[in-house]
Amino acid sequence: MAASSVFGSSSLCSPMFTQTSFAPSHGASLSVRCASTSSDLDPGVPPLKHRRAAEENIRDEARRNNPCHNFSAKYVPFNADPSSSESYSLDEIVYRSRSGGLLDVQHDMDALKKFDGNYWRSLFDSRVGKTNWPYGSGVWSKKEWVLPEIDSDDIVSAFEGNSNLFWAERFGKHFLGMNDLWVKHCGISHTGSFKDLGMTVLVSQVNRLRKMNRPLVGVGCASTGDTSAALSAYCAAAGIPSIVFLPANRISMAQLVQPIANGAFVLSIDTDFDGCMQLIREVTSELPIYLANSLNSLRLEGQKTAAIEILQQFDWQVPDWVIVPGGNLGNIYAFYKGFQMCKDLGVVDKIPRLVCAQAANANPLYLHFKSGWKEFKPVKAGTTFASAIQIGDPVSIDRAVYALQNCDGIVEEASEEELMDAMAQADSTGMFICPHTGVALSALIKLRSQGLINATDRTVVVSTAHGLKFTQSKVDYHSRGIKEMRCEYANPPVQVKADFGSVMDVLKKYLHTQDSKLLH
Ligand SMILES: Cc1ncc(COP(=O)(O)O)c(C=O)c1O
Ligand SMILES: N[C@@H](CCOP(=O)(O)O)C(=O)O
Repeated sequence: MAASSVFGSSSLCSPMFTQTSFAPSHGASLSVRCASTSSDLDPGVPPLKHRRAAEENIRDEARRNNPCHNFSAKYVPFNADPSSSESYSLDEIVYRSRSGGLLDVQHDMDALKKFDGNYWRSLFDSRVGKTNWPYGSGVWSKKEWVLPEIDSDDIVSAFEGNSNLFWAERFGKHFLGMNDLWVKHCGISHTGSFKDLGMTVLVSQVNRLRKMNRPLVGVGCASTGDTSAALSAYCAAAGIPSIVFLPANRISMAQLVQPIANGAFVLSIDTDFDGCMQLIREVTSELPIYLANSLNSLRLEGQKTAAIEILQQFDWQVPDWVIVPGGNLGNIYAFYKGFQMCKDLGVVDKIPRLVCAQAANANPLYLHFKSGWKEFKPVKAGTTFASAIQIGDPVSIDRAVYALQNCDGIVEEASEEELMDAMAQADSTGMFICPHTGVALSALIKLRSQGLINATDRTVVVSTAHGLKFTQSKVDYHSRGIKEMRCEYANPPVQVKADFGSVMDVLKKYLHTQDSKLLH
């Protein structure tokens, strides 16, 4: 295959391809470089990119450099029988298969496989940390594997993704005797949670559909607070109306104010998340409102890039374990899909074992796992500090079971005390995590003590939201204001009179409890 048939003619060659020459898996060398400068002729020296003209913005620049390719994707019934021919264009408005089952986005793997693992690794690496539209985003830097056919012009992005993978040195050594423990901070993000990764994809596709004059007046979701924040921000950026259904008094103040500030139409409904989810499904089947929950498989295409990013951050080495907190259960499948796609396309040679961690008060997947995957029964989710995963009837249950069964996965649960202690322990080592990440860390603590995860296993805990969204739970914990909880790691402030002597007394007492060396 010639370069021109895959990426268009060299005159259309995109800047990201000017830096590396990539080889397809089937032999003949594929060079997609634009040999336009003298430094271009030396493979060791990346060509100097000239600053774009002042009247041009990064979208205009992308339009000028738009690469052509043969990659495509479509909806198919999730886990369909291979003989099934049911499929839908991504430009159709469809959330369920004919039989009422879930859908999945299926990529043309034969087209992607024309390029080997080395090609994809080099291409993705070449895009990290740049401002090229849209590849500066951690999601869109993998565009060919996400929404290959969308025009870059239609993309709505906040350059999300590329979140830091934090070496949890002190937490690992001090609390777990582990040396290779990492926290993937997906919550250090545009709206403070991993939902940005999926929402950029979904809102971009809506943007495209609206330009195609599809009858979509707005986009709607049910939410425990993070999906709604992401939806409203991306819609506001694109000028698309957003409608959010929130369970009244069950989300944090910081989460509630996000869609309000971003101009969403906010309905606070006197029910739980599962009740809101039921309502939004009914409403979106009646009105021209596009459904943004992860029932919509487009979302997972963005979320799966966090898995690819983890591999990339480890220089394409595969960790042993990845632990993900689970609620509506789209994300655990998204992680599986990202890892599996890397394996199928020769980017890595295996996938990690996944652990899905649930709050014991909202643990339908855990109960299902413990029953040996017998019949699944939804539960009535109880109140939990991990309020964003207070979900009893997860829409992606089939996806989660599939993912866990195919990676020798495990499900663990955490009591309220366990998750709050784990959050406080992590914070005491310099993190500032959300209670859901506390659930994931509790699962890790349990699996370590059971000997399932070894001291030397390279383990990644996925932190799903920023701790600043959940400060009330931390205030309650550190003021020992939680009924029937010891709050063992609480660190309440000390009230002291405003005079030098009182301050000195308090400080000396404190220093005595610390290493006595501090006094000298
Ligand atoms: C902060 C946070 N963590 C974890 C989850 C769980 O993700 P999922 O619903 O995809 O299982 C959610 C949402 O449900 C969330 O908002
Ligand atoms: N935690 C989620 C719950 C809904 O999940 P979704 O992935 O199906 O949108 C939220 O923040 O709303």
